[in-house]
Amino acid sequence: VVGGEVARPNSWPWQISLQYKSGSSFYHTCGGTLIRRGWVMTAAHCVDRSRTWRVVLGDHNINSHEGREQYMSVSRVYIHPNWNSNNVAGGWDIALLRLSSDASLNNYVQLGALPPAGQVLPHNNACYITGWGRTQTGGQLSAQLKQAYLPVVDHKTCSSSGWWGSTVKNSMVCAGGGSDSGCQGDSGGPLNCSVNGQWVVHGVTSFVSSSGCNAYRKPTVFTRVSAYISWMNSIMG
Ligand SMILES: CC(C)C[C@H](NC(=O)C(F)(F)F)C(=O)N[C@@H](C)C(=O)Nc1ccc(C(F)(F)F)cc1
Repeated sequence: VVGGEVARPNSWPWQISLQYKSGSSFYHTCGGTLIRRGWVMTAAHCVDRSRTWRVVLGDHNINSHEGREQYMSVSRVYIHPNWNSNNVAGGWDIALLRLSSDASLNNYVQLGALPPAGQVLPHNNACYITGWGRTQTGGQLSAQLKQAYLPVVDHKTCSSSGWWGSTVKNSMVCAGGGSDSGCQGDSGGPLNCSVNGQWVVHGVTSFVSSSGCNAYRKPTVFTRVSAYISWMNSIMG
């Protein structure tokens, strides 16, 4: 996350860290959202490579053990069948991870709420991106979970010339476009939007401009969760 601020610890209790094993250590690579006690929603581009994964719940500082974390292994990865790793502009950047055991819900670990199928938020709807991604273009990951206020940019604006043009599809949500943005390492994490006073996860962080995370008129682009409710239900049962 470029800009924004460090989140109050565990104030986004559905945010997870997706980590891969290398040698004897695990490394943060993406975010994700706990949507059922045994299921995590993330981006397909995060799990393109088959690795040994773990999901960390209840985390704040990914470099220190604070005692609230739950470490879960992943028993199966479901990547959307239409995802094409050579074409992020095509959309379909969504995947589900089946955890090998159910999470324990508490003050630090909660389920993220999903939107009703088809719901599209209006221009300027209040949303926050959260994640441990780079804090500047080409910078380092954040040790502590960050948040940034990214209001929705409607499709009409986001897909216009000077903005993303036809790269952005209707199955995506744009948010931000100013000096705050997502950045590498935030992928797969939630876009948390305020709807009727409740936080609802409307986006899965998908891409930013290759010329810079907070490039002018290139809002952060998210997979629109409300376009994939039936697919997710078909997988999770
Ligand atoms: C691995 C990538 C597919 C996704 C990667 N995602 C992110 O960094 C994040 F965190 F914002 F989700 C990204 O945007 N990386 C930048 C550096 C990038 O490559 N952006 C990008 C590439 C191609 C296009 C397109 F679709 F226009 F070809 C658009 C953006």
